[in-house]
Amino acid sequence: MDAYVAMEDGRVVSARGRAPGRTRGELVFTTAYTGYEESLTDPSYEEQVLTFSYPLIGNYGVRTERFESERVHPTAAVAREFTDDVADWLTEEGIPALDHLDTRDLVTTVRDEGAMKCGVAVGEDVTPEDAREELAKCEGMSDHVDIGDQVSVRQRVVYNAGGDGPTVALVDCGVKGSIVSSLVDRGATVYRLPHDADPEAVAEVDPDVLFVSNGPGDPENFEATQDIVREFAGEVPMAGICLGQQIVASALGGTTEKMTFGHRGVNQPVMDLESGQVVMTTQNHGYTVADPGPLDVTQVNVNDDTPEGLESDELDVLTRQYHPEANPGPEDTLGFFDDVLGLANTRTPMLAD
Ligand SMILES: NC(=O)CC[C@H](N)C(=O)O
Repeated sequence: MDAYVAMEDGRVVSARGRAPGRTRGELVFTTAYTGYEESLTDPSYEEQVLTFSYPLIGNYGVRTERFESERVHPTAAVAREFTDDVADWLTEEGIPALDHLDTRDLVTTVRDEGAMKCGVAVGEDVTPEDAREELAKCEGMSDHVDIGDQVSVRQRVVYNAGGDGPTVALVDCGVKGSIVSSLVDRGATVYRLPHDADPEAVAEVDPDVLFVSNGPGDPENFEATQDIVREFAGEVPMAGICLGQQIVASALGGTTEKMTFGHRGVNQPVMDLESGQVVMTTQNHGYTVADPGPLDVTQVNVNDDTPEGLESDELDVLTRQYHPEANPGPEDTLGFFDDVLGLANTRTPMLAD
C-alpha cells in the first residue's frame, strides 16, 4: 500500500501504508515509548494525526483491557514501524496508519515549526495529490468548535451508585477511562455528565466535588463547561485534569494559549514549588494556561516553566495539567486522586439545603 502525508509547510512525505484511508488532522508527536493502546484510545487525540517518536510500536500486542475509551481517537497514526497487530487493529477501526518513513524528520519539523495541519492518504492507488486535497480540507484545532460533542457522553452515567464515598460530578469533555476508575477505586460514586450539561443537572447529583475531565481541542470552545465551573465556583470543591485545568482557569478569569508543539510523553518533569520535589509525569496537551486568574500556580514544568498545578484554598480548587492517572506512564502522581476526594470534606453544605 502507498501512503503520503502532506504537511502544512508544503512538503509531501511518502511512506508504507499499513491501514487504508484518507483523512486529515493536526500533526503532533508523542515521545512515549510504551502505552500505544492507551494513547490511541485517548479521546484527547481527537482530530490529531499521532506520530510516535519511539520507533517500534506494537511490541506487546493489542489488548482491550488497556483501552482508555471505546474507539481510536487520532484520525491517523504514524510510526517508524507498526507491528501487524497494531496495523490490523487500526485497519479494523478504519484509522489510516503508515510507517517506514523518517519519523525523526517529522518530529523535528513539528518541534521547530509547531504542530501543523496535515493531510493523509493511504491505499493501493493513492497519490500525493490525494494527501494535498485532505490537507486543503483540514481545519485548525481551535476551529473544531463542537469537538466536545464528538467525545462526551450524551446521557448521565453513574458508577458505584449508592457507595459510601464522596459523590463526584465528572463533567465529561472526553474523559479517559482510567480517570473514572481512579475515582471509583477510591470509593467515590461518580456521575459522568455531558460536557454541556445544564447546571441544574449538575446540582441534581448533589456533588461533593465537581471534576472537569481531560479532552481534545481548545479549552475556549467548551463554553458550556466553563458556565458550569462559574456556577459552582466557591460552592462546590473543584478539580480538573489537563483540559479540565485549562477550562477551570479560563472560566474563573484566567487565560489560555496554544503552545508551539505541546507536551506529549511519559517523562515530563514537574516541580512542586512548595516542596521542591520533582516527579515524572505523563502528558498530552497542546494548549496551556497563560494566566491562572485567581488560582495559585503550585507546580511547574521543569523544561519550560508552564503551569502544571493550580490551586486555591479559598475556592477549594485543585487542578493538574499532567495526567496523574498515568496510563501510560509513571504512577508517581496517583495521590492526586486522594487529595481530590479529600476536598469533599471541605465542601460547604449549600446544595443540599
Ligand atoms: N489531554 C488533554 O486533556 C488535552 C487538553 C487540550 N486539548 C490540549 O491539547 O491542551
